[in-house]
Amino acid sequence: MTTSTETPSSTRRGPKHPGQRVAEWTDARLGLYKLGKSNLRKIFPDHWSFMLGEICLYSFTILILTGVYLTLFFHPSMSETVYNGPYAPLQGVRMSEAYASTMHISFEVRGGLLIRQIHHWSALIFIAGMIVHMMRVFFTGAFRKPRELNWLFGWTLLFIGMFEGFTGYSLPDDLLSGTGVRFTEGAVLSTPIVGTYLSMFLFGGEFPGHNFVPIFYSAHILLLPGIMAALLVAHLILVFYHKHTQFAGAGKTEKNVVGMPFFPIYTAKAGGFFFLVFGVIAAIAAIATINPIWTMGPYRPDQVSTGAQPDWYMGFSEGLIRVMPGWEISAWGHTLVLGVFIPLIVFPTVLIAIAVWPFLESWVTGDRGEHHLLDRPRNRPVRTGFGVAWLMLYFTLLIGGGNDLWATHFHLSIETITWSVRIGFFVVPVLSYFVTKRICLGLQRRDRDKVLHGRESGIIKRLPHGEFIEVHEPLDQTELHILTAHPQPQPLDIGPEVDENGVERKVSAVTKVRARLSRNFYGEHSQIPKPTVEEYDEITSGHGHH
Ligand code: HEM
Ligand code: HEM
Repeated sequence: MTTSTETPSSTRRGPKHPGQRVAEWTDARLGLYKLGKSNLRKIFPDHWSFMLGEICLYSFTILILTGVYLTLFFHPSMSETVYNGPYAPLQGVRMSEAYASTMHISFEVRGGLLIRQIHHWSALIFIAGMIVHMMRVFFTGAFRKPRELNWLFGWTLLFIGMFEGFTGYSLPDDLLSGTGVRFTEGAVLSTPIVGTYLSMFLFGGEFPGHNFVPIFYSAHILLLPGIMAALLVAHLILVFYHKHTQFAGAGKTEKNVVGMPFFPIYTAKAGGFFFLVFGVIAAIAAIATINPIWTMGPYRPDQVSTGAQPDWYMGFSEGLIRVMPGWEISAWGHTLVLGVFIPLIVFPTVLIAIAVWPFLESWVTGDRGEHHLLDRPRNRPVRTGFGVAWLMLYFTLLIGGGNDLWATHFHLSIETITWSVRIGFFVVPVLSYFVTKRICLGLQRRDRDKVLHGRESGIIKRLPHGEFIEVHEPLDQTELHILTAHPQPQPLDIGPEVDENGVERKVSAVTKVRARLSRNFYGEHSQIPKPTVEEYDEITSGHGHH
């Protein structure tokens, strides 16, 4: 038997503060101190574009907060009722309970209309935030190893987010949302073989049936946000685990992170930014009407509202359908509606192209290394060109999705717009790609010039013999580093086509394509050589330097 001679710490140092006792009690059960100690001082680099992910996070939080409030008053039911609320023009009109309850939220619930509008505006900003955040990650190459999986998590969040928005704006069962749901039913029906079954599962029988609002409701408030929340947590854990990327600069390497500690500086900034985002969205929602369902009226399958537009993120798929010729093939007693089915395939394909880009890029370039320093978009012209082409395609199709509004606002015929978008679908991305690539190369040349000759100061001097020159100011060391820090990898080399005996080497077609793509990515037409140390020394040591 042993006896302890240790005195409890409370008797040694006097009684413990109640706060300390609570902290110790909690820590003994949750182990938070150790977790906090190892993570709270984590360093976060600073750049304005790193706030885009935060905008997504905060708008998602606002969506959950306002969404919960809406569930308290929204009735996800398609049972018929007669409206007798305060909005006089609709009194006595038959409508679903879903529509009536959204009218109730808008006109009778205290703060209801504001919360509805905050919910809807946050949804628009949330998805816009995700696209801009995704493009920042894309253009700077932040998706490269080890962040490819996190890129996929993010991409899935965007994909699900679009459908979360779609199920949301379908809930009020007004004429506009009904028109959108009808459109979706048509798209689902065009799927060969399983289309009819899919439509029956989705709508619980014939369209519109009595069930789609409850089905969409479960998806909207439970299933999709649940999956999104899980993905989001995984996304943020991975951001923490990998540590954040940073732009090249003084003292920044592939092996360190230069910035501010997570606690207290980053948390204080992030907390303030949350309220800023909430404030801006609340201000927009308070002054700008969104989705005024009372002007649309309840959904009736025999009516369509004029100027029907989906929310902006779905305008892209709407554009595809609107400009697609109405092709149909009939075979063995079945009709394949290509006019709808092709857009249904193109929509995810275009999105998938961006999802798989990290894998495609590392395969083409043979780059298997880890990257924590970001690229400047100009130094990767092919990637930047592709990203711009993708965005321009998106915008072109958005114009197609709003062809009726463009026609009425700019006094154009629908035919003109449809044909412009059809041609634009093929031409605009290609043109944007080449223009962007040229701009990037131009910027690379300018960087090279700045390193070798300094910055143009705008000061003109006249030399004794009469010549006018502009004084160039040399760059400081940090600027020189930023302009020259990027590696310039060489394209893949597949070796000579014939071996030393003159016999043709067997090179697979795939390897040839890969080498060609790699030349396109890193070849002489895609990067302007950085100034070498010798070039720099020669110019700055005397002659040639103004
Ligand atoms: C990423 C998340 C979300 C997005 C993008 C989103 C989007 C939308 C949109 C666009 C509407 C139509 C609003 C309108 O009437 O003008 C809506 C309605 C609704 N949302 Fe969400 N939502 C999200 C999350 C949630 C969550 C988490 C809940 C509940 C916990 C929720 C509950 C509701 C309800 C009850 C409605 C119907 C009421 C109404 O239309 O006013 N939402 N949602
Ligand atoms: C619900 C939506 C999303 C939220 C809340 C979110 C949040 C964040 C946050 C807070 C960061 C760190 C700060 C920053 O770099 O901005 C981040 C980083 C990142 N996100 Fe997202 N994100 C979302 C969607 C996406 C999407 C759509 C993609 C791409 C398809 C993506 C890919 C990434 C990647 C690769 C990083 C690491 C970047 C780096 O370390 O530089 N995220 N995300």
